[in-house]
Amino acid sequence: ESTEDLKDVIGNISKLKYELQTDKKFKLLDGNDSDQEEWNSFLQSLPDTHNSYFSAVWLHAECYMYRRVRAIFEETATLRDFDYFRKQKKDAFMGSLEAFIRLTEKFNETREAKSRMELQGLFRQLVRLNLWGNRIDLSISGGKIVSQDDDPFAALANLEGYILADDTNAMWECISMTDGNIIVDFVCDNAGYELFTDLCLGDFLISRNLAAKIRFHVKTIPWFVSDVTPEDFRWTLDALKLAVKGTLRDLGSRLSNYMETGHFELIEDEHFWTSPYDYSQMESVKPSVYQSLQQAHLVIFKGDLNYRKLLGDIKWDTTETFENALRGFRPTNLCSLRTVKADLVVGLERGRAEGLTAKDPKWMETGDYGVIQFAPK
Ligand SMILES: O=P(O)(O)OC[C@H]1O[C@](O)(CO)[C@@H](O)[C@@H]1O
Ligand SMILES: [Mn+2]
Repeated sequence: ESTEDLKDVIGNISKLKYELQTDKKFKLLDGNDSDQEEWNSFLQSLPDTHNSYFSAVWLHAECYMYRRVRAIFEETATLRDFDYFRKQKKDAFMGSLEAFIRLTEKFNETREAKSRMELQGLFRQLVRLNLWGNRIDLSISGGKIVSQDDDPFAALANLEGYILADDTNAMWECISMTDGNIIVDFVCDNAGYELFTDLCLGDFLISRNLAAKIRFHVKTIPWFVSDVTPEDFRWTLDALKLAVKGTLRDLGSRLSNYMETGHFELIEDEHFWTSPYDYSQMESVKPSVYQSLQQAHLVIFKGDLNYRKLLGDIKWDTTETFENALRGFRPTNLCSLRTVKADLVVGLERGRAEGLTAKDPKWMETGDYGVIQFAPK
């Protein structure tokens, strides 16, 4: 049965490719997914001048493509719930095991650190590891497996010059000035190494009593190749628990335990994260998501796509402030940890972007540079 389904899938993907390449008007979706109506009302609201792959806002065009692929699988009898990117995500996870071990061992050595200064230093390192974890995504490499296979710590010092905006201190103040009875949200991006660094940062905040709960918001459907789905999240915790190396098994058990005690929570059925809307539209389009983020003391938006949604995929002047570029989106304190893979960025010093362009005109597409940006409530 699946063989027949696969033939249909291949045929439908060819049709979709043809529609996109020949710049046909976006089609309405059919099928039974619960976000279909929302998507269709969005597509109907697009003006004719921005309603095809090459004429639409890039954010809309890309999201539409991934949503159409989902619809093709959803139509089948046997492949409805098949994650067509799962194998690549698992392979990328396996390829990063050495880095996971090094990271875990290094942080196990710091268990004794207690002073505010020591904790701040660890936080700083974890935020950097987390930022660079975003370098590794499978959409930018066209699905080719890229894993973190070297020593992530050794790389940190050399990467300092690639951080174009650094609000780590403001993030630390935001978290450490509380009594620790706070919720911190991750709006997750990629599975594999990046998710591992999210989990480590979450573990640090819980185990050092800096936060009472960490919530992970993930995608409901396969998205931009490597983005985390609920299955990826669960699989990751299980794979860590079953790892050959004892240090990883201990970490896996601790993280799974957080799920049981409610210190970690997976928010898994929110379609807004795979909608085409930018975040300034969240409060009016999906107030329940906005209200949910308001419960958190800090929301950490991971990665490039989330950054584009924060900024409305607008080509801002690169010296515009991060706060202004959010255009009123401020459910709570928020920050972005993002490597630059798309041609928009704000919060840079005057002349910085020009200098980088002179060195490499494609610097915004490589993921080599990163920003750590914070906006208070
Ligand atoms: O996983 P991330 O950091 O959101 O990156 C995804 C990015 O990859 C691309 O699909 C290709 O570079 C961008 O359009 C998108 O913003
Ligand atoms: Mn991604």
